[in-house]
Amino acid sequence: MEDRMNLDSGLQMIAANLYPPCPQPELAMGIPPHSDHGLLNLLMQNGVSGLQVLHNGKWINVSSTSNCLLAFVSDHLEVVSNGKYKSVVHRAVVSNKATRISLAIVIAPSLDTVVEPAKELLDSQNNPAAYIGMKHRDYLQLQSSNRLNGKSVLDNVKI
Ligand SMILES: O=C(O)CCC(=O)C(=O)O
Ligand SMILES: [Fe+2]
Repeated sequence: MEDRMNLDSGLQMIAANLYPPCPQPELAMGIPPHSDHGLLNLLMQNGVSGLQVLHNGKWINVSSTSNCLLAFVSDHLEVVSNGKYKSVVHRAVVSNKATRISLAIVIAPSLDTVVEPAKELLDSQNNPAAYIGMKHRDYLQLQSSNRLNGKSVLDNVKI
């Protein structure tokens, strides 16, 4: 993994999310459903719940313990593992009681790394590549473009 993804020159990005109390939480969404780019997402929360993960078609509440790091499999780990590990679809709902804060640390390959299924995991007969390769930079550009027509970037790189 370290060699394949050039992790010596990898990238870490931090997103800080602030969700103030919302008077009508049933009408709002903190962050809509998505999965993250990168290999892993390490998430810290301030003890106020709101994170939900999609599991077997149902949204499951994740407890929010402070001083705890939550590790999510993200899109690039799904691609490199050729689908063996699945990227976690998640969202954040809001509450009318407390302010919620989360810090998401994305562990990713450099922007010039082509993210593709590891050749060691493929064989053309039984385990062909299930994803096309894409530079991390292009993946990010596609994610922020309006060319997705409601699909995720991950859906776009699936063969
Ligand atoms: O606030 C959360 O728990 C989720 C944040 C998140 O999904 C993100 O920053 O990508
Ligand atoms: Fe996320």
